Amino acid sequence: MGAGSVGCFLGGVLAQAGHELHFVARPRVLEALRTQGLRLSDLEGRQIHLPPQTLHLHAQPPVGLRPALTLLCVKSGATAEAARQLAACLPPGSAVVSMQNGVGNVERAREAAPALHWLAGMVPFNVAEQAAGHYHRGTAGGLAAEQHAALQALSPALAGFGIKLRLQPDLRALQWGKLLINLNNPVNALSGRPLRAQLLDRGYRRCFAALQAEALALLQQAGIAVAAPTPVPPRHLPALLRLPTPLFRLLAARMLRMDSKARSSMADDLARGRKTEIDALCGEVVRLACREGRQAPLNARMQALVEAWAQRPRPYGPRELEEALGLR
Ligand SMILES: NC(=O)C1=CN([C@@H]2O[C@H](COP(=O)(O)OP(=O)(O)OC[C@H]3O[C@@H](n4cnc5c(N)ncnc54)[C@H](OP(=O)(O)O)[C@@H]3O)[C@@H](O)[C@H]2O)C=CC1
Ligand SMILES: CC(C)(CO)C(=O)C(=O)O
Repeated sequence: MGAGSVGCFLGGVLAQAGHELHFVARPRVLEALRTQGLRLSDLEGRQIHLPPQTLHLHAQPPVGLRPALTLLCVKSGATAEAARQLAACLPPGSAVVSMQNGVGNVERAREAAPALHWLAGMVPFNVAEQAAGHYHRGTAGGLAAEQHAALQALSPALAGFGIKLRLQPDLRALQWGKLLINLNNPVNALSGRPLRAQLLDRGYRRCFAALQAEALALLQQAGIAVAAPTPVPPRHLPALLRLPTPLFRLLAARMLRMDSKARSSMADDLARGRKTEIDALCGEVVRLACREGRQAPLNARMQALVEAWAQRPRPYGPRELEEALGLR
């Protein structure tokens, strides 16, 4: 549901392994899949091409299907609407797993469609659209989700394309850990640079570190557990990011193992003039601060910068972004 970068990638991997997949997508994506088919690739050199005639494509969730599992892959701002559409056609109790970033999507979806069985999921890796119908996984990492038999059944297919799936009773701590990583999404989007080039600039890393440090202090005060989706424990991330670049390059070698073209999902939204997920990322930190009787001025400022992007003629240089956040 919402086949874009993540949905086309995960759906394509599962379809290739023999699962019956139905893609619900916008006309732009449907047109590409109808004419080019679906092409997937990854940073380890794997490639798949599913010809157009093998794909089940829909502009709306099809009525009458009883899927074992639905993957919700829309951006956070589209969650409630997508959940309502699913509720109108899926039998009550159908399992739907949110493969989205942020910590509030399952709650939002459950509120909009209480009859469905909502599960949290987490995608740690980057998927970017390289060309019409071609989606590329540009970084590493394994999926995680809440336990459900229908998800367990997908493990072999995902493993066949080099993707591990970890199922656990509760994903909350990991979702917060992923949100800390996603605080780089606005930095990356405003930089106008690919992820690797942006992360290799200390000025941008200082911005990312400052947003993280602010969020970490609030999470600690609130007593919210945070689990790491990366090998580095969350509390050490800001210090690692602030290191001089040669040292960072050395110590963060695994984090930097990514294709030169990988870019954050928010970069795509800014480029296409779409609503971004900033409210589900920095906005979530601001709301946490509010609940704790505190403020999160850096995350609030970053949210304002992203929301004012349409008035901006060009990307932010590293120094300029530090200044805009009040770090200089
Ligand atoms: N891309 C990445 O590397 C990663 C993304 N994520 C998360 O995964 C989620 C999806 O991201 P991503 O795949 O990049 O997003 P995309 O924008 O590439 O894909 C989502 C697609 O869903 C479409 N859509 C929205 N509402 C509906 C609807 N009701 N019916 C049909 N289609 C709909 C969107 O169209 P429209 O644009 O018209 O709204 C868009 O084409 C986000 O929460 C993101 O943060 C997580 C990890 C990595
Ligand atoms: C994988 C990561 C952290 C960065 O690409 C992401 O989640 C995103 O782009 O939204």
